[in-house]
Amino acid sequence: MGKNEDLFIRAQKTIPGGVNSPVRAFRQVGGIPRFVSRAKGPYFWDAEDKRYIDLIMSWGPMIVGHANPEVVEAVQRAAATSFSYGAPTEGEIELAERICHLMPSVEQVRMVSSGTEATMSALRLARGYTGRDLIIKFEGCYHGHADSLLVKAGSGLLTFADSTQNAPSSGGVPQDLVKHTLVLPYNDIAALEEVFLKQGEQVAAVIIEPITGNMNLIKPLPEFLSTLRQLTSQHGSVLIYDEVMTGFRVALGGAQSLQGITPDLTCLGKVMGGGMPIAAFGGKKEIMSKLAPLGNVYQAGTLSGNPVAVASGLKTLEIVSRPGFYEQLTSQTEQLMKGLKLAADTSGVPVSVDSVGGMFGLYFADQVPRSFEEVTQSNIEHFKQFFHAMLNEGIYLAPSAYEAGFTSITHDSEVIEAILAAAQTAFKQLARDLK
Ligand SMILES: Cc1ncc(COP(=O)(O)O)c(C=O)c1O
Ligand SMILES: N[C@H](C=O)CCC(=O)O
Repeated sequence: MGKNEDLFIRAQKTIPGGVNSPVRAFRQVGGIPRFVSRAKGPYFWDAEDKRYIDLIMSWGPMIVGHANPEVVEAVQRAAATSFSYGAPTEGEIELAERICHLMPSVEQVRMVSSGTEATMSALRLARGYTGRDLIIKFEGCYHGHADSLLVKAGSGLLTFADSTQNAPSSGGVPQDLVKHTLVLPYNDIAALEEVFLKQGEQVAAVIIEPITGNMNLIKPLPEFLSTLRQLTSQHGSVLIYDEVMTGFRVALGGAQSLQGITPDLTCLGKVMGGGMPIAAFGGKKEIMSKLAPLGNVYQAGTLSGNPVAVASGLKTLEIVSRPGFYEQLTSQTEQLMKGLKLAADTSGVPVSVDSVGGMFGLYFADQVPRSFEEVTQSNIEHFKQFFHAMLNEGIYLAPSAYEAGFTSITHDSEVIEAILAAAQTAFKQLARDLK
């Protein structure tokens, strides 16, 4: 038995399922999760000292590479002056100013400690602002694990959920609460129009992953987004862009800067903390001023605006703001996707690919999917075999066919060549097994 397996057995005694977040448990792909001992740049090493090229990068945050020396230095400097004060700091003003500068739709921003807190608080704020209860989310989108949002949700839930229409995707979520959450298919303009026609005046908010990553990468149709913006404005509903994943990852200004859409509220996380537990929600001042202590919508946190996390976020945002960062990241990711497609085609395995900035989709399907329904038609068995063949070759993909992949600026040509060499072997093996 290897050290990873030893640790997995030991972990399961004191941690439910042996993991602190379900998707890490390899439930869709089977096998033994890798226990990480250290990481640097695009690589991590497991408990058996095997090196992997990391293609999830902590599910997005590590865009400047693991243990980036500049970020490590900033964090060490902040940590030396204590980890937390529970009182305001100048650093959090600097981070707020930087976010507002990079995302002009964000006029004011409140910091929290996780993406879940950001979306949960944004929803409460939208409900408090509009005085309405109803929210709309889209099938397969994941916005963290707040009760009202765990309906037909993506990510780890898709590795084990029984997602029947409008039933909560998680146990423990009251039906009474779920009745306030309407779920619509992603990219379905007619369904959106119909709901707004019938119930538009009751909708407090629509929350959307503006490019999804939690049912694999799916891009919205431009007409879908423009209809969404137009209907929410017309009916006085708050449009919430959940950019926890896409913010500072697909572009410096997030998905909204690529799409030309101005949301009312935006949720951020992941890259904005460079791997530390910090997130945020922000938007129109008129809405944000309903938050306590100014308004009557309560929201708080002992560790909110944590100074060590703020230092990590500030340095990460400084690095990604340097000229050429996103051009290089985008081009490296495109090079990777072209190579993967070529390797699959050469072996005769049906695969399609997509990417935006440092986020990518690899689908075991002929065509790039545009909805939850389409993505669930991809070949999960092929994905599983490919996942394990790649793992064997030292390439760590997300352990689920329904998750996007992530690169960093340290995934340079040499690293990409190594991934592609492994992929050629893995696709050939898969093609042989399929015969
Ligand atoms: C789009 C999106 N929103 C919200 C969340 C929740 O963030 P967290 O895991 O930090 O609570 C995630 C990731 O988990 C996410 O991808
Ligand atoms: N898809 C999730 C986040 O983006 C995966 C992270 C997790 O739930 O552990």
